[in-house]
Amino acid sequence: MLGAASFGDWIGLLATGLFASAQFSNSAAQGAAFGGTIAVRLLPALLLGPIAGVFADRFDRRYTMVITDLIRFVFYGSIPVVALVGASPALVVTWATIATFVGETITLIWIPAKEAAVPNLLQHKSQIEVSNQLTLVTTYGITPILAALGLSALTAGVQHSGVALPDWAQPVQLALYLNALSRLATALVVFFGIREIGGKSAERQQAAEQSMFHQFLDGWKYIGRTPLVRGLVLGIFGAFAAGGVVIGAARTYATSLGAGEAAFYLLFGTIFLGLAVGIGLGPMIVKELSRRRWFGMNIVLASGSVMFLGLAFHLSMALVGALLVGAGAGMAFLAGTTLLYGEVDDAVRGRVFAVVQIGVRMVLLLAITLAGLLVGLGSSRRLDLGVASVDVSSTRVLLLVAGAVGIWVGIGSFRQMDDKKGVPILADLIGSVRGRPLAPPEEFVRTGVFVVFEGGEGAGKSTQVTRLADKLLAEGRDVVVTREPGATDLGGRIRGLVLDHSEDGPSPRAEALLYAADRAHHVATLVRPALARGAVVISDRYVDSSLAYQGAGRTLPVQEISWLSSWATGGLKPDLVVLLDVDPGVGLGRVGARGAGADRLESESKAFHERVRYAFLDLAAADPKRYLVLDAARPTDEIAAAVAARLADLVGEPPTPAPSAPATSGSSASPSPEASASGSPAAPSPETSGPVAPPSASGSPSAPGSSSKSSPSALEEMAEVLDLDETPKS
Ligand SMILES: Nc1ncnc2c1ncn2[C@@H]1O[C@H](COP(=O)(O)OP(=O)(O)OP(=O)(O)O)[C@@H](O)[C@H]1O
Ligand SMILES: Cc1cn([C@H]2C[C@H](O)[C@@H](COP(=O)(O)O)O2)c(=O)[nH]c1=O
Repeated sequence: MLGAASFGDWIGLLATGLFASAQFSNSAAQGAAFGGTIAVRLLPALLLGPIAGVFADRFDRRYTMVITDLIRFVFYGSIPVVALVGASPALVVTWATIATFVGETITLIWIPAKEAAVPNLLQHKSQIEVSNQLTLVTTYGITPILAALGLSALTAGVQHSGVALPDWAQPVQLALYLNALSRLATALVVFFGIREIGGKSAERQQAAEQSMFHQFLDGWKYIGRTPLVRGLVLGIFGAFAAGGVVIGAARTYATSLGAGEAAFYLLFGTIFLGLAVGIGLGPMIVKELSRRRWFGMNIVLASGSVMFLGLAFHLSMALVGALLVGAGAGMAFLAGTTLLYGEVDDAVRGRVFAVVQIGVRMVLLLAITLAGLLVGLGSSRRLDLGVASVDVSSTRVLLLVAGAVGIWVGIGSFRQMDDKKGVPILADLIGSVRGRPLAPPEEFVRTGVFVVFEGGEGAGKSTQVTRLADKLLAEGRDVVVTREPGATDLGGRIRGLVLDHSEDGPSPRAEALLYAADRAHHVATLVRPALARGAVVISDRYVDSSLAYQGAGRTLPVQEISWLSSWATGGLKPDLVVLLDVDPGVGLGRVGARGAGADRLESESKAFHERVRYAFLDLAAADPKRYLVLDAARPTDEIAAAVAARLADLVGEPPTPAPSAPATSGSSASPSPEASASGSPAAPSPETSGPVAPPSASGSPSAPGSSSKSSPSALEEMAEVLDLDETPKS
């Protein structure tokens, strides 16, 4: 029904302009009459706009809609009738102008009442977007096109048929009757068919006891003090301003492309096409992407496309730009109104929507007018730079500046409303398009430092983990040494499943899931609690191992492994990753020298380990600030010194006075849960007995669950005495 009414509105808008211009024979007067009636249709927004929303919040919305529609029916219907009773052209146009003005003023009360009522008809918030899509596509996409086509087909049909119709049955007159009748139909449907939107909540009842002026002020205060609503309102205006600038500059811009008059209509139509495509298909494409993020992204898209238009030198490029401007603006409007529907209380919804609807009209009008004026000030100027001279057209400069301002607004609203802070934007967008949105990082107070050692087999990770832990412990810090897989009791069992040669190994996807399961449990039960209490957590392997081994090694899609790990860890990232880069031949040679046999992964091909190595290096290159890449062929002491130097900044000054040895913590002994390379289960769970040490730096594996070591290092001693509750705190 709303679609039909919207069709009536659009056809009425065009017909009123045509009807007024048809009253004159002189082309200048025709143009003025056409433009004047259209402007009058937009003008009431300026006058009544500010208080229109108060009606929607103050009075019964059903009656408000019915009464305003009946008034519109009478006024719109009177326009063709006045001409039929033989009034002079001047009087007909004057009456058409007055009737249009009254009708549009009344529309400003009808729209917020309708907008505020719709969410109350929907059972779930998830239906809001679909309902908005339908409304926007029909209002701004389908019905204006149908109206224009319908009217021109009717006119052309009558002309070609040669039938002489009576005055009252002329196509424009018929269109005006249709406009009026569509309002009558809406009034009847709302009155008899949508009774649910009638009545008032207790909150609205209470608010209505204030004066209208007070209620009006309250609406503005609500927008001002609610950052999300403020950001949304400004963002929506920004998107429409970008569209308005393009429309205002389109005529001269089309000429600058040397594409003639037709290019103007083409560009104009393409913006509306983009609008319809964006609103219709956008949500399907981005799926579960956060609507708050999508809103800001779309403003940037629309504005960036305006800038692109400023640089386009061929009509085909300009059409792509125009399509994207429309799509960005449409999607921003959809996301913005959907968020507003969901976030704004019923009691103030009418006023907020009045500000949006009316503001959008005013911004559009202003942007179109200003852009038209500015481009009129100068066309193409030749700028002499001394060494060379360039052509600078004011239209293009305007588009570039407007686009840049729009991008600034878009980034501002993105930052203000971002509900997934810390989640990389592009990865989030790609993940959402593929149907796997990234989760926002789990929030927790993190006072500790998280250091991870990564690298291929035998790179010397365990050796360096031990060295670093010894150093930090000697400084009296709270240190937790851990590893993946197998740091927890559950992890120990998973380690057996993924590395044990004696069993049928898991398939690549199952392997990826097992490592992710180990990681999820490890992070939740050991890493996060330690970081929360301020410990330095040193892990032998973490997420990068999955990206390198399961991603590059097993050739599973790296994005998917990344998403899986991000989900498993709740987005927890290390502060520093030390990558010990080693030639696989050298590393595997060192492992072989330990004489413990190769586990399932160590037994993989040379090519597999080469892929793993380069994947690690790629990851480091992509985020150099968080990585320290060291040549693992260097002597152990040199590597340890480089790690310590890099760590100094991260961990800060050691606590004073430094306890002389870890044993001074006086914690109960807990056997090292050394897991053998064959993947035997790790011994005691760190959830109950403290952190787990990685394999002995000496490289001599101990029996599963055994606490004894052939050559105990400081780390092994530490593992025996560390207790989560009693370690020295930094
Ligand atoms: N910089 C180095 N130069 C030469 N040998 C080293 C160096 N660092 C460690 N090693 C030796 O290489 C072997 C493997 O070291 P380590 O266990 O620390 O490596 P890793 O990366 O933890 O191995 P894994 O991949 O099995 O976890 C050990 O015997 C160790 O003594
Ligand atoms: C965390 C993690 C590890 N791996 C592989 C890498 C190694 O081959 C073993 C772990 O053995 P280590 O002696 O303890 O280094 O597991 C993996 O493939 N994916 C991962 O996420």
